[in-house]
Amino acid sequence: MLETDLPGTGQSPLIVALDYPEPDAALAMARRLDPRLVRVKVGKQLFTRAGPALVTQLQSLGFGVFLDLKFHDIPNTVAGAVAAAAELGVWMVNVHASGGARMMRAARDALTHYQHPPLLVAVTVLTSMGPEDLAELGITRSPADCVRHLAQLTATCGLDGVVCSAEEAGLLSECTPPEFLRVTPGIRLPGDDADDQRRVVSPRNAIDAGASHLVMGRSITGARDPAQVVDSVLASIAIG
Ligand SMILES: O=c1ccn([C@@H]2O[C@H](COP(=O)(O)O)[C@@H](O)[C@H]2O)c(=O)[nH]1
Repeated sequence: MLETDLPGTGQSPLIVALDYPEPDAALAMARRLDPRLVRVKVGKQLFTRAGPALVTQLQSLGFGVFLDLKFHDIPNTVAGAVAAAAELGVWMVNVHASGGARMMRAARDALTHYQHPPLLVAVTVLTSMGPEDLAELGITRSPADCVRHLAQLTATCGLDGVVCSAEEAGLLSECTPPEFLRVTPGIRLPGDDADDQRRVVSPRNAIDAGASHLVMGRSITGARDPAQVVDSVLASIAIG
């Protein structure tokens, strides 16, 4: 875990995915959370419905926002999209590594002239995908091999890190710089349903494997007391 991201420093490694169909529900959940303990993630469903205004509202509540739109397009289009995200003042934004090196470099270059650019990370292999899903696409390499390859490419392109499963977080220490971020969705508490996820890991095991950030949606937002789940997750990953 990064020194600056230790729980209690105001820079928690925990990111709560606000996957809601309407902004009111997302804001109601955000108000039950403490921006000193978590950041929030706005993804495709919520952003398509509520747009930049909702991001601004979450920022007004004190939250750092991960804009999880996973841009995947030609370099010029993606560069414009990440620049728009930078102008929204988000904390983190992402692209798909499979968009290729030219696309990732264009995204990185688009952020260079911002004083406080968002962190830029690239999605490697979605945590909802297992080997059989890759095989359907004609990809015979394992998820771990694909993640390793795409993470190395991402690091070469000068991005801040990747989105991967915590199953692969450990192997990236061999092939990426030490400060390279490993943002890991597919986090489940013991006993939780995996739902549509295929590569799932518990919070403690994810941190032990080298995850820098944990993305948790349904395990927190579906709980009767989301703030209590946040507290227990942070306690479970505390150092010492
Ligand atoms: O590979 C990926 C990339 C992004 N996600 C996103 O993370 C959350 C996970 O939600 P859960 O409810 O904890 O499963 C969700 O917003 C996804 O869009 C991911 O799961 N995997």
